Amino acid sequence: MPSHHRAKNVAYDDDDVYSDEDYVEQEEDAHMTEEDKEQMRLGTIQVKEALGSTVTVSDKEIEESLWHYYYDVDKAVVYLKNKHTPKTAQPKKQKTTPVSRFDQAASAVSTSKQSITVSQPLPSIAYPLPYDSFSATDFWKDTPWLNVPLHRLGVITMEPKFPRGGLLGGSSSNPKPSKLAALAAARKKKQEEAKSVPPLTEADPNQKADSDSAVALLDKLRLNGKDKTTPTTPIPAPISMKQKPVERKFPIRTRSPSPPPAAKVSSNEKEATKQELSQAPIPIPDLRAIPSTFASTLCGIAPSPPKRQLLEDSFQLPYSTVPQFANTNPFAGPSPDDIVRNAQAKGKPVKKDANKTLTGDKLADSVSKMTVDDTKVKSKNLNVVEEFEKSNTKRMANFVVVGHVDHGKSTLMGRLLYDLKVISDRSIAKLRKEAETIGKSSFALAWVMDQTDEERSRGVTVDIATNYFETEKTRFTILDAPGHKDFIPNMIAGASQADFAVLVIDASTNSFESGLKGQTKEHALLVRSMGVQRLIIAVNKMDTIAWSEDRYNEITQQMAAFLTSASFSPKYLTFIPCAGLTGENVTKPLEMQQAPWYTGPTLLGALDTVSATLASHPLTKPLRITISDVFRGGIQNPVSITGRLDSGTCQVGDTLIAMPANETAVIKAIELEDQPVDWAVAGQISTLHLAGIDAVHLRPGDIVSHPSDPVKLASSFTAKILAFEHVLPMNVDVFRGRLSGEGKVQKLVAVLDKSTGEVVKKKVRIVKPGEVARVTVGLERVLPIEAGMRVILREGGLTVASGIVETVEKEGK
Ligand SMILES: Nc1nc2c(ncn2[C@@H]2O[C@H](COP(=O)(O)OP(=O)(O)OP(=O)(O)O)[C@@H](O)[C@H]2O)c(=O)[nH]1
Repeated sequence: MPSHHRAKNVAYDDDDVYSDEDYVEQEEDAHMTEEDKEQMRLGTIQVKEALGSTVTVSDKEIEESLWHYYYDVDKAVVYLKNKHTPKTAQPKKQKTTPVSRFDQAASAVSTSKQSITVSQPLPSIAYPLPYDSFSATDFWKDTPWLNVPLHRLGVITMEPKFPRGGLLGGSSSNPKPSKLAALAAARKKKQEEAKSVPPLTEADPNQKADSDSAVALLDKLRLNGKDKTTPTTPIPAPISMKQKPVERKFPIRTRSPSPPPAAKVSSNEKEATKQELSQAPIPIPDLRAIPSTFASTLCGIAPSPPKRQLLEDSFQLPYSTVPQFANTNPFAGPSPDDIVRNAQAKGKPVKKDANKTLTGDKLADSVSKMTVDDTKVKSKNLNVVEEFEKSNTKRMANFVVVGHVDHGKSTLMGRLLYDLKVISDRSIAKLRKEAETIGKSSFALAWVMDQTDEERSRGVTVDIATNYFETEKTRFTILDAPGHKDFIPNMIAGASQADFAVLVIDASTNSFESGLKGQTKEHALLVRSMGVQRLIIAVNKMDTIAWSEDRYNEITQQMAAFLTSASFSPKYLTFIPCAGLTGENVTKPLEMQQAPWYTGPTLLGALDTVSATLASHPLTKPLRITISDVFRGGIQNPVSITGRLDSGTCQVGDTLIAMPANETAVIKAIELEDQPVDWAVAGQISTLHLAGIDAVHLRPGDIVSHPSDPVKLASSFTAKILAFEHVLPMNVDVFRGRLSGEGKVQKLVAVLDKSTGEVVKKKVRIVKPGEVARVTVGLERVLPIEAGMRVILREGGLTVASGIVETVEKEGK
């Protein structure tokens, strides 16, 4: 298996692009666009056709499933069929875990998840009330904000703390219990049965139901808690295809800390533990919270005594309830800190020399000697440019794969990697089997790139996935971008690291047309805005139109006209017909009988040709690394970043400065394609393990440079923009790669001539779509932006303009 890493943001905070609130808001303001409505209408017709007369489903249900599956007719049909096919009678289960309607359809996936799913209102825990006529529920029942419609109730999924064991795609969430556990469970059941249950009074018949459901809920919580403490074998990181396994100086990145190693237990102890486990009743902690004073007052009940005993030396506030503190002033006397400080001041001054602070205690001394100053990493002081030239490294090229949702981007890349033997037959066979299990066999190749559970169950790429392969002359990095419009910011992040782009277009009937109205055009415009000049247009799924030359010509003509109008030069456009699923014209040339009319190169050939025309990377310019990911790794690597070197070079031991945090760090180690290296140069996407900095100072999109020539922070800038929508003085979101911030178009300076850039009109009131203009943009908070950088202006989820920064107004001016 090759090595993959996913540009997941571990340091998201309020400013990041997606938050739960965003999703809620989107749902609440779910105004469908004309395009959505049209897709919904067509989709509903197709679903009805596919379901036939055997299954009766309401339009609303069809629309709901289409909306959930992003208009994927096949997935909606499978879901609805599953839902409405009468099930053979099963023995009634005692307790079922409620799952969401969509999760039920994708049942195979849901069974692999260790989660608590709540799709119904939580049962309330009944407290005995003194008055029959009053209950908190009744009191609030006419309050409208409690009447949450069922379809608005969320699904809460608690991810396991440690990675699950088992194979890719998830092992069963209900593993067979060990004999020991089964024995213990049987014993516990017996004990519980033996216990007499106090009869419930007839006065409160609801109490039993409520408390039963509450206990069931608590049981689930307990189970989950237990799972969390079970040490799980961390999933080993995949190994890069080209790399021999090497002894690693630094552990492979993990997103969650590894569980602590199990302590060694002697066989006697094990036996004793076994007996204890089987005999001792399993303690059942009561997780219910004590009713608050407010709740107690509201329900008119006396607050129940605290369930947990106070520790002997801890006291409840206010101190007056504790006899020792009654009538005393807690702030009278010196604080514990003052006492320590005074004692230190009286004692000898602390000497900084580590050798002279040895205490004489052997263990303590050896531990203190082991302390390493992380920030002192030895630099080899290499001339990196010379080293790079000497190394005869292959040409490097990063390309981003873009296009409308479901046009086959991930499948095409999966096919490319499979045909190049980057992915083994065994891995593909395994993926096929897993995909078949959940009725998504056609997605097996896409799963080479799409690796998260969500991406696999929904069949939609969410974030950038990275992979590598090489040809005779070039080492390529693939950045597979999501096609769905909701994930445009992730796509922008991928495009900002690319040297060129592959635009994938579905040639099948109607798909090309709906893509044109959707993200085919938007992605093309965005990659151009990010400075990408060279574009390979993969006219994909040619198998679905029997390799029709007419259809291919129709698509290429329309696309060529659009792309040239979007300022792509025709000489940098390469059209390739192909079929990712079947593998035709991806790495192997077409058979003559399939498409005698096509004699051009394969997709792989085109990638090689385009990469040969790329300009060399600016190695001698000041270092600029755009962070695409921040990792908090293990003890050895508490802070690591991944990013592309836009310009310059760096080496182990270099001091860096991160902007906008303005914090310095030292490079402890560098990894390139998961191999440790001494240096990195412009154009490479590398991982830097840092010392002397906290992860809170680093965010995706931030820029790292050398302190001798740092990137400056801008409070406003003037840019030459190409307008896609009307631009007037207005609020916008400014995107620079993954970094974004709120801003405002403050001034429309002038409209410019498209080809010469000369001022055509001053005193501009509005910039029309298609016009080129000079505008000044003010930023809400400073961002690391320099002259020459590409920015994108978006407003209300729409890209309104893109441009090149001409001048910046620096912070503090
Ligand atoms: N017939 C046919 N189907 C294809 C081809 N390529 C992809 N598909 C199918 O198209 C569907 C979507 O494929 P993906 O590779 O997930 O599409 P995508 O563009 O990566 O989707 P997002 O990343 O979510 O935008 C899958 O069912 C594929 O099997 C092809 O060449 N021919």
